Amino acid sequence: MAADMSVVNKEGSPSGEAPALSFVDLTKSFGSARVLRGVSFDVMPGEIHALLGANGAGKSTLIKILAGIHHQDSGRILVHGDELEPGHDPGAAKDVGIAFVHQDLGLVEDISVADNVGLQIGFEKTFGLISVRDTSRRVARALETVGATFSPDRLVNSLSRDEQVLCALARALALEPKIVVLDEVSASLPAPEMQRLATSLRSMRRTGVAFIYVTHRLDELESLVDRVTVLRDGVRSVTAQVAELTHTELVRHIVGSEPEAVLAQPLPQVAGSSAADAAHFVVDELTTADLPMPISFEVRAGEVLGVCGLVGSGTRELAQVLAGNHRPTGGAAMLKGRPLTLGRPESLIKRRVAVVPGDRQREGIITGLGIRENLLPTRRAFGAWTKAGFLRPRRETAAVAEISEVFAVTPRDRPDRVVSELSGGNQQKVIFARALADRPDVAILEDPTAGVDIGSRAVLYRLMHQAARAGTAVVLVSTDFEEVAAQSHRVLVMSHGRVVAEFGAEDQLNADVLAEASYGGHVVS
Ligand SMILES: Nc1ncnc2c1ncn2[C@@H]1O[C@H](COP(=O)(O)OP(=O)(O)OP(=O)(O)O)[C@@H](O)[C@H]1O
Repeated sequence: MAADMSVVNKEGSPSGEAPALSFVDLTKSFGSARVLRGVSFDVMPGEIHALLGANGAGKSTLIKILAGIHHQDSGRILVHGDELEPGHDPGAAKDVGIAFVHQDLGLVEDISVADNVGLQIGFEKTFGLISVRDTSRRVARALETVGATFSPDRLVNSLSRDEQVLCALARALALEPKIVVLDEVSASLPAPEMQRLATSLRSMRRTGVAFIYVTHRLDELESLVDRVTVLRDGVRSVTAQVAELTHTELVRHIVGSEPEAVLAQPLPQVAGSSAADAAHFVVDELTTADLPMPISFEVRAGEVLGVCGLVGSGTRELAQVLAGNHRPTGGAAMLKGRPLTLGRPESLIKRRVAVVPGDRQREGIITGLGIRENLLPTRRAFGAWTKAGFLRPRRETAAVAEISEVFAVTPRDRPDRVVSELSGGNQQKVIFARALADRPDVAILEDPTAGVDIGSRAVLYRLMHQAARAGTAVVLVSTDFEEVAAQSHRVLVMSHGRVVAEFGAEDQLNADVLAEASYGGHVVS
């Protein structure tokens, strides 16, 4: 096991200087829940420091205290040796050179990319007047730093989630901060884009910027980060050089138990075998305004079909039309031989098509309501209605607890807990439960495990395969190439709005193969 490198021992820091940031004995409770319990660690200048931990471990709470959104109960935060006054507001964090990209991005959606960045950095002026050209140039430079290729004039609400992440990151970097906190920015970025981003982060590191990088994707750590700190149940479990921890040790620190059970499990066989199973869900020459080239494929009952590609490859647009959010301009989708009415989500629900949307905040959870209301569609599966159509409240409460248990949602025993008070990963598990608890005929899952910790992810994959075995045709559209490679029976790779490669059970699938194909090198005739 690696030595603890925190606070007392700063050897191995890239510069040997004093810490850029120190957390000293930080504590925080929400009501009776003790969320942070005496957390201390340092982040050095020029270091990329990963903050890891299971869903609900306290990572976002720590970051929100640093940002001045929450206030610690006790403990101190030092920035380049100077104490940030406890109870500081968000302006104070910005003033000492800390920039944030939170999970919810915080972009203003109905203005342009340039205006979003401009609002943050202040607009360039010529003779006292705002210079659109100079502002655009500065914004374009910031976008280039993060590897984004879209125009600064685009409205933020016209960008895909992935592009919005890049926009938010560019906005943070444009402030030329000393410390940058990235809270799960990679959750919806495909591996190749993540690598481009990693290259920019590493080059910024040389300028002495310190990064805190919150992630659940352990595969990106080795090539990106210098040290890791793991929180478990609000306590720091370890701080160490990433190179000194094996994958197994890291997982053990995160989940707090033997990791074997959560590591890769063999993929179950495709369940269905009859001709009817084979033609269960058929997409035939489908086109939309965003996907003008026809797309066709079939998914058997019992099969998990993975779909992946780079940002802008069309995977997100495909998921959107299959989820019922866009009207097709041509072609059709059929379920068990009958056409589906795409463009009308309510009609898909009636046909037992379930969706995990890619953008949890905008399309997934209903933030003002409790876990119970967010799980409403699963009432039928757990017998919360009588045959005569009356609700059985006690049965419903038990059902919510049962679903929370099965889908590893924390808390399990508080069905009316407002979902916005759940950690991000637990919100995602609620959405996953809503989609799959009722055993749909088709499940369209877009980045279904984004933000879910490695232990819970294993549970969700098992439940996904259980649903498939019971006859669900699963379309797994994901930016996590490891996930697609490990969990799919068959994979379609998209590039420039069309399917460019198909891999089956006979192919040796791994994330590198999918990344290579997603550059378009493997064209299906
Ligand atoms: N505003 C709040 N009110 C009450 N409880 C909260 C609030 N915010 C967070 N919590 C609780 O604090 C605990 C830690 O949540 P936090 O969001 O910090 O976890 P996390 O490590 O970031 O998880 P994830 O990986 O899922 O994002 C959770 O149990 C959560 O329910």
